[in-house]
Amino acid sequence: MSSTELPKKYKAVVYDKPGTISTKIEELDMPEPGPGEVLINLTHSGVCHSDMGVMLNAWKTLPFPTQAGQVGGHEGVGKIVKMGPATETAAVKVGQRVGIKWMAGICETCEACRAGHDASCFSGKVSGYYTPGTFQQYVLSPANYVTPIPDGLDSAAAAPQLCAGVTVYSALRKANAEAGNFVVILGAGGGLGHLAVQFSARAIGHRVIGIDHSSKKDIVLSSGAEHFIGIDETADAVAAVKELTNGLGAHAVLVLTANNAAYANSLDYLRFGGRVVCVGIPEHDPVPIKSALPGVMVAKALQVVGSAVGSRKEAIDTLEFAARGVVGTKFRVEKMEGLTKIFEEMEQGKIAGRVVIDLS
Ligand SMILES: NC(=O)c1ccc[n+]([C@@H]2O[C@H](COP(=O)([O-])OP(=O)(O)OC[C@H]3O[C@@H](n4cnc5c(N)ncnc54)[C@H](O)[C@@H]3O)[C@@H](O)[C@H]2O)c1
Ligand SMILES: [Zn+2]
Ligand SMILES: [Zn+2]
Repeated sequence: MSSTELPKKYKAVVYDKPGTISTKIEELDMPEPGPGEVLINLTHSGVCHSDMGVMLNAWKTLPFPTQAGQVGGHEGVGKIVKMGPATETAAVKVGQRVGIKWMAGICETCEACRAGHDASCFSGKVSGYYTPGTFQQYVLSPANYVTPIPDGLDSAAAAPQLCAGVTVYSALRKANAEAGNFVVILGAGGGLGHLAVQFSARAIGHRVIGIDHSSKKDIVLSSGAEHFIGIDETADAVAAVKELTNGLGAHAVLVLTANNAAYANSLDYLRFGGRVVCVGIPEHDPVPIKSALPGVMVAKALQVVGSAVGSRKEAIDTLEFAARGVVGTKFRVEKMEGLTKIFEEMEQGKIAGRVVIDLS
């Protein structure tokens, strides 16, 4: 499509009442790519629990409240339709399929960027928070920071890899667990969780114990978990994990839920030398990790690390795993009009896997 064929207006879903679950479709003016930017015609966006955190202003760590009119979303896939000035040397071109992830643009010069941790850029722009996100038909992006989508990978299936996929891939690389080790995944049936089970069990070869509500049992086991523990069916999940691990506990725990209760006893699942990887972002009033007492940490040589999405290199690697079919998102597709209902379902913990919005 040449730029002359582009419509003057297009559709976006915005948060019209931040602090509550409410979205509205608006018509926006077609933006013009500036120097170094590309304009992308998005076809799909995944819906991540972090979008809900931003919409509800639910995170204590958010520096500023989300404003009404914010276009959310950070798992976008579409085609480049226009290149801005000064993009002659860009590695992408018009017609190419690319992805947008949580970090929409980076400074390239801060300590995090220089260390290859661009997802933690000190002055990065976040897609869907003070930067228009992917719940819209067109979006601007720096030409050099889009993620190419491999040929043969369906756009709807690719979208959730741009946040859920890369986040769990990166978190597992930080888990310090080897093939054959036990890994507990909290929130194993969610958007991040079901992909984490797949990466952990299939790509790395961990022995996965998935924990979630019993309604998620099928998706967790079919994603490759060796065992499933339903939090609503098991009085003492820590004791259940000990029993499944010869009384010793797991080598690593991934916390992939915003639920404070999951964090509270996350350290209790660990064996000597084990590591908790914090990924889920607690909402409202976080509670302390119960056993994170210095004495327990010392006696069992435990570690707690945090993990923010993943680098651009990890995003490319993640999409390769998806293109080869090692991991695959389980998703259902909804229209833009359905976003409010999707967030309501998400808040009630009813979504297994991911919901992807068809933006056409
Ligand atoms: N650190 C990062 O870079 C990063 C990136 C993406 C998402 N996140 C965060 O990760 C979390 C998960 O995101 P998602 O999109 O997968 O959410 P989701 O809503 O799709 O999945 C969360 C899952 O947790 C389950 N759950 C709820 N309470 C639980 C409990 N007590 N124990 C075990 N499981 C429980 C739910 O049933 C659900 O299956 C959110 O907090 C999100 O903001 C962090
Ligand atoms: Zn996300
Ligand atoms: Zn930076």
